[in-house]
Amino acid sequence: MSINFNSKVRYNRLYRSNGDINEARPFHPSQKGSAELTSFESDRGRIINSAAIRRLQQKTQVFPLERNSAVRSRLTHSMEVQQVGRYIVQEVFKQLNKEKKEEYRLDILERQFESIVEMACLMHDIGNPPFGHFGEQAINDWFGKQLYKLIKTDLPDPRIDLPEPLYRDLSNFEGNAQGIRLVHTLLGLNLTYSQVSAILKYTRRGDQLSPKELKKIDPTSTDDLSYLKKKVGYYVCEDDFVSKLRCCLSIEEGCRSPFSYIMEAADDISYGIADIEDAVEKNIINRTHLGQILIKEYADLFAEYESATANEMADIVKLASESAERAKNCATSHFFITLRVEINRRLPKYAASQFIENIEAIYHGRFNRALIEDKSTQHALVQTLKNIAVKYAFCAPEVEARELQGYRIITGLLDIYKPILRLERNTFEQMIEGKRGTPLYETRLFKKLPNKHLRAYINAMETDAINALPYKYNVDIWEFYFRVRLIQDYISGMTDQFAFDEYRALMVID
Ligand SMILES: Nc1nc2c(ncn2[C@H]2C[C@H](O)[C@@H](COP(=O)(O)OP(=O)(O)OP(=O)(O)O)O2)c(=O)[nH]1
Ligand SMILES: [Mg+2]
Repeated sequence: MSINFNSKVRYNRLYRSNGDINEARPFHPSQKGSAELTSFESDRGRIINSAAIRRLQQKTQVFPLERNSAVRSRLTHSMEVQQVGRYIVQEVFKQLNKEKKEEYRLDILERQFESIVEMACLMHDIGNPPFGHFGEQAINDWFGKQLYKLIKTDLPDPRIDLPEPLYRDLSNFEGNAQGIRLVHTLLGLNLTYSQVSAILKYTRRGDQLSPKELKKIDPTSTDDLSYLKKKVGYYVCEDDFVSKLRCCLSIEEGCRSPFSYIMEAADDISYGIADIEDAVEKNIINRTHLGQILIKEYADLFAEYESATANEMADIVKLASESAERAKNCATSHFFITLRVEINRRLPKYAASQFIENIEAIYHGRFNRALIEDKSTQHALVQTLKNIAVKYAFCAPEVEARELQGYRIITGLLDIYKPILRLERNTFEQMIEGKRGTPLYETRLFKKLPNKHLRAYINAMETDAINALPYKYNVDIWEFYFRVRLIQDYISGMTDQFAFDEYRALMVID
């Protein structure tokens, strides 16, 4: 099948501007060009002006509840990813000759392509809960344990037997999947399908077993898309939207969009250095030892990276150290400037060349690895930086202590809101209607739930929406499912600081 990027860069969105549902409008070749660019400009506005982007400024990248504003938040990290993503796209267009660009129909799509990737980079962590990975773990641990107990013993009238697929979907909270839910269902940003496709990083639905789990059941099973399915990428409740997206952009089941590979590479390139730089800023890693640590880690890795060159990291460290030496009184800053310049001279170019080398599989979204994951020198560099962060930064006592606090806060908040999940369906519906006589304590808790999350619950319970879901369960089951989603939406949408304050207030600590 030939490569035609017109099928990936499309102006279609779920709703037309007049509000009609747009079922993947057929693409007419005369409609390319400036109209499309305007659509992506519109996406930029919708994304940059959204509150969810602003909330990233108070969400953990690595260091929870950080007060030092020189240390990265999810927002400042995402801006760096944006810059790298944009550079990779420019490199792709630079490395492709004119004939190839014409053959792939990329010749008139450079600005659109760049904009899609850039905005995907800015949005890529939008669904992450407070306290990063630890927050994600706390949510999953809580629902993994409590859902079963709630249904079997706590519900006043145990009519509901939560089916296994929904149980799995609800105990597989994932930042990337929540990102899809956030931009589509909760915020209704109505972005182009192309723009959303760029943040669809994993292609497994929340109820599906992972390739690893399937292998345990059947050791002979193989999956050519195993990397793309390693985590959950979207939930059962966004199935209809994702199907429309796939249909519009001709993406086969289990496959990705080409843009997502670049967003992923830009993230990997950026956080490698950034996490280490932040750890130095916080005196968790000593800068004068860092050079040696980097060289040693690279040398240890080098043995398994068959196509890597031996002294690459040593060369980079030498330049960075010389730069620090020359700078004298802002040595650390110059060390990192040079380290970043040298890394950015190598990795984005390489990511772009990998994109081009594997363009057919990437275009179809079935390329089953990250762009820089091929045992090359560049791969060894990325991995060295990540390993140093794991070995020296993430395990620092102050980081771990903060993470424990984050875990307690999320778990505590979920315990506090649990009574909402225990209510009978009609009591909960009465609360929504504002009827009198509903239980006092639960009603107070209910009033704290944000309107936009409640609206998503109400919309989800409409007959047409229930009919579009991939399973035909009775409405009581779906009602419980969406009430659990409502609580997850609320808790995961909090910033670190808001979660912390809310927990203190409700535990009467202040
Ligand atoms: N404090 C802490 N930070 C971590 C840990 N593991 C990774 N990180 C940091 C490194 C990066 O700055 C950032 C990666 O963020 P994500 O949660 O989005 O993970 P990543 O993009 O690697 O995976 P994803 O495919 O998006 O789930 O989190 C950890 O165990 N502790
Ligand atoms: Mg991520």
